[in-house]
Amino acid sequence: MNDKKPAPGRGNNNRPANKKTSSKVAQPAAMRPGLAARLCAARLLGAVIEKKTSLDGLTDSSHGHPQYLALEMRDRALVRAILGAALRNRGTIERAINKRLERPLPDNAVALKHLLHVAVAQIFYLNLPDHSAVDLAVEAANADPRNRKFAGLTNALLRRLSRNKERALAHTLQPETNVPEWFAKSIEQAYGAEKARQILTMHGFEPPIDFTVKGNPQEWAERLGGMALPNGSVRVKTIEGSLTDLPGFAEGEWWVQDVAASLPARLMGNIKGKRVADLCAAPGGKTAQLALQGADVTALDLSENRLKRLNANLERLGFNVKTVATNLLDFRPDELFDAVLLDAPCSSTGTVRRHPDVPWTKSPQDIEKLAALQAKLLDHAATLVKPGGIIVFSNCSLHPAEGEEVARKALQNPLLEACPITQADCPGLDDLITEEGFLRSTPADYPAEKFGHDPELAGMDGFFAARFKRKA
Ligand SMILES: C[S@@+](CC[C@H](N)C(=O)[O-])C[C@H]1O[C@@H](n2cnc3c(N)ncnc32)[C@H](O)[C@@H]1O
Repeated sequence: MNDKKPAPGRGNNNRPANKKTSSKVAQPAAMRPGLAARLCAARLLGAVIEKKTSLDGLTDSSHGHPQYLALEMRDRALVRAILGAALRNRGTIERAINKRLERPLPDNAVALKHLLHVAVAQIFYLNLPDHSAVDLAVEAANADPRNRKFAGLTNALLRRLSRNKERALAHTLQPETNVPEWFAKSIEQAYGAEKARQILTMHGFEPPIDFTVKGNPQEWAERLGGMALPNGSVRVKTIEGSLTDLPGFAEGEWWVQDVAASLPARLMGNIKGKRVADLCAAPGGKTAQLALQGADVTALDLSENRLKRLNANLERLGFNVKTVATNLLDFRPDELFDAVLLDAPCSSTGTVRRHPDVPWTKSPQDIEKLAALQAKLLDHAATLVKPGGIIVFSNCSLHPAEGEEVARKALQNPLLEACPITQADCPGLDDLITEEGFLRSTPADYPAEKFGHDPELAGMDGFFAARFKRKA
């Protein structure tokens, strides 16, 4: 899924762009504390923007970018925080920089632009001393032959921005500019101007952490220091330290799952003792829900590696399921299932709050291709269930091409009939049910007004779900 290639080497006036050496940054033996993290952040930002490489892949703790893996844990966390802020606020940062430049930067000063974005993200959005962001950016510019001649400009520009940051931030509240134009337009087309603005505004905030719990949500809300949501999830604004240190982790009493992601598996009806297949299962959040509901679960996924993660997750939770590593399109079981869940691969545009690289790494062509794949997978899923059995289709895209349109098309499949989602299926969340009986959530649902006007406690992932029945 993730391309782990490092950022491209871009040339400047000093070196030819096609020489490998053009991307080499001098790494002094005794590097000043914090410099390696800033150089790495600029490098990874370049990989996201120029190469459309996924941030999850670049920051993977085993297979991530070597420059990232060379950092200590604390610096890795800093890099992730810088990149989160830089990507969430890309338009704001870009405008602030451009406004204070006497003349535009040369087109080939790509590495410098990433360095400046990284520095401004710290100055505007992170709780760090501005002077260290400025000094380290100047040092980083000096460490890179492509940027050395801009070290003076870097210094002057960043100091100016640091002095005027309140003004810069007050004048740059245009959330639609923080994502590529195609992305902003597609959201506006799908949801209308007002809701699109709310969605894009929510993309500026880190989401809270939702837990699906095995036991009593109210009790777990108290133990985890959060609140129980109407559907039984538990929401915590933020946690100190590691998730693995929280009560109940070692005992397998809960797993992290956005409230919206927890809804599709609740649409399966009474599956206790029934044979149920989770057809795109890894890393297993929904598989665990199906097992918790008492089903005899088969978890299928194309990726053996991801199935390993699923197995580890389910082992911690104490659930026993069968796993099958195969392409769903080749899967023909000996016996049909009572029900199937197809949580299909998608563009993930509903998860921008936690994956702010998504608008920059995905394209309209990706959405089109994934929608075509989803339609095929759903047609195949329909053949795997007994007559009268339930098929739930879901994914975490905000784009109707991957949701509503796939579901409408599936209703033309002679094997399928609609089985509309009802209020009883989503207690407290029935405003997510559409006129067609589908379920549609966005980050603007569960609005801040419901959470003491705190946007960091509000919202949910963008998700789509539709329920069908195989015709008798
Ligand atoms: C959105 S993720 C599933 C998330 C999972 N349902 C959960 O809740 O944890 C989509 C999964 O589909 C798998 N996948 C993609 N194409 C597939 C195919 N043709 N057959 C089977 N699995 C596939 C991917 O490997 C990925 O793990």
